[in-house]
Amino acid sequence: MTAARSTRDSQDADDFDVEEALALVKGTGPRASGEPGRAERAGPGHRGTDEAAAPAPGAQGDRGKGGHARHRSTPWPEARAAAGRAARSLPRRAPVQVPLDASLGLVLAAPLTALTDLPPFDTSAMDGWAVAGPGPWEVREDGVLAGHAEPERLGDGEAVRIATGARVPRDATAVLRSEHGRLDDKGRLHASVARTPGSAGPRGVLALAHGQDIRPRGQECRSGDQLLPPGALVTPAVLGLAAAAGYDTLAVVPRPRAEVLVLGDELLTEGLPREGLIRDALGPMLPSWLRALGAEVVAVRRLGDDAEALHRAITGSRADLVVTTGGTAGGPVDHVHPVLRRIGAELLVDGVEVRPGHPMLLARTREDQHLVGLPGNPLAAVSGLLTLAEPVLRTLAGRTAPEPYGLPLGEAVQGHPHDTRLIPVSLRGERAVPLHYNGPAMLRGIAASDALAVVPPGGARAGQELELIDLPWAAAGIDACLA
Ligand SMILES: Nc1nc2c(c(=O)[nH]1)N[C@H]1C(S)=C(S)[C@@H](COP(=O)(O)OP(=O)(O)OC[C@H]3O[C@@H](n4cnc5c(N)ncnc54)[C@H](O)[C@@H]3O)O[C@H]1N2
Ligand code: MOO
Repeated sequence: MTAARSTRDSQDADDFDVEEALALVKGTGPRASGEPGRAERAGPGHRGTDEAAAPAPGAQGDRGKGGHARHRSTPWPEARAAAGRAARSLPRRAPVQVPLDASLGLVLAAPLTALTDLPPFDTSAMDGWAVAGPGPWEVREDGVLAGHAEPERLGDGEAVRIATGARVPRDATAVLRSEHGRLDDKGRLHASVARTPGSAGPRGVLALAHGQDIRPRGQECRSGDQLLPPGALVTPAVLGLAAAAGYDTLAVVPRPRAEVLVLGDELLTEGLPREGLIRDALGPMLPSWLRALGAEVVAVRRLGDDAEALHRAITGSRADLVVTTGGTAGGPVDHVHPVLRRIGAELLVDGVEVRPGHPMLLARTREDQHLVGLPGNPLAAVSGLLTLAEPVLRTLAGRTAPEPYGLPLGEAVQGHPHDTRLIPVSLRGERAVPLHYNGPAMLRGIAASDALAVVPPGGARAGQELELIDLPWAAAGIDACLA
């Protein structure tokens, strides 16, 4: 093993705390060994929730000695489901009418119903001549271009020059493509075709079918037809269809509003780390990622470690989803739990059985507002973003969950004894290749990755198929974050 390799391994091993490392050696998790779990270390007093709020299993709290509510972490798949459920139970925001160019990425709140027939009139599919009856035809002097008003009707045996997309004159029976027409010395038009395609040799007579190369009015839809159901995602193709069908604005589900509160006195917004201070990695990362998840980011505030400022920011926020970073564990300046208790918030998920990111939480702060508490370690924050914030935002935005998919692992991955692991992977061919530098405080792995692989408790073998969570830019390019 090279020195470089052993450094890397020790950095990856940063993902495991002492207790987990012991559990790996002994083959027992904290629960099996009866050791206190993280819940107890994180401090007492996690607020229980009532039945109607449908908290995730585990968030409810176990009554310990002395009646203190102690929470259990929620298994990872259930935490995701609970986050989606929490958002579904909210009153729906009223649909908004948005100009076409502002509705990309939103979801239709009403069916897209054709406001016109498409095509709206009989249209020439080719450049050539509109003809009436069998040939040869007398060619009229005038011609018909796209965008012109209704042309004069054709008499039997007449032809007129026509462009692709132009209205076909009444009583025309077909369109003859320009490459299939030949004018004789009297100026009459004949339908003919080269015997050998592409050759200038002898030509044969072409039989022109009735209606050939005419797109009849209403071929694609009739006015009033449903083109797309409510809930359809507005893609570039949908924008094109909506415009063709006569729309200037669309009724869409409004973008959920998110506000980011960055906590921590140790954070610098510029320059090099110094004197125990480090750069804030989450302030620059989260807004664009939240936008890629469908949110409108209304504010990013840096609050330091100030419980009063956090209280004011949460209670004063108009956002549908408040996202805090840091301050979720039980340290002396970890203010998220105490402030949530103070405002009477309902903890729906309080800790998740996932590494990194296990101190993440989801709370209902008001009837119409949720809060996702992301752990401060940057990769742990990504884990919380994709586990809790993504389902909340997706559901508020009216989007459906992406179809789960997986790929075989390129190499074996060590598992956590009882928690799910999310690890950055690069997709190469048909394999998900685990990346190093995947410790909770590291972004080096995920910055080079295409997806996160979901590693079940106990780990995964090389070749084993694992569920993947795509990163928005891997599927759609960096523009997915610029919307
Ligand atoms: N006694 C225990 N301590 C900790 C536990 C535990 O269970 N018991 N869990 C550890 C785990 S795991 C995580 S994750 C963190 C979560 O801590 P917090 O959410 O309270 O976050 P902080 O303490 O504020 O910060 C943790 C770490 O991350 C750095 N950080 C914070 N914000 C940012 C930012 N915006 N950009 C870059 N880095 C940031 C911060 O400086 C710390 O190094 O708790 C463990 N402790
Ligand atoms: O294990 Mo923590 O959640 O650093 O990520």
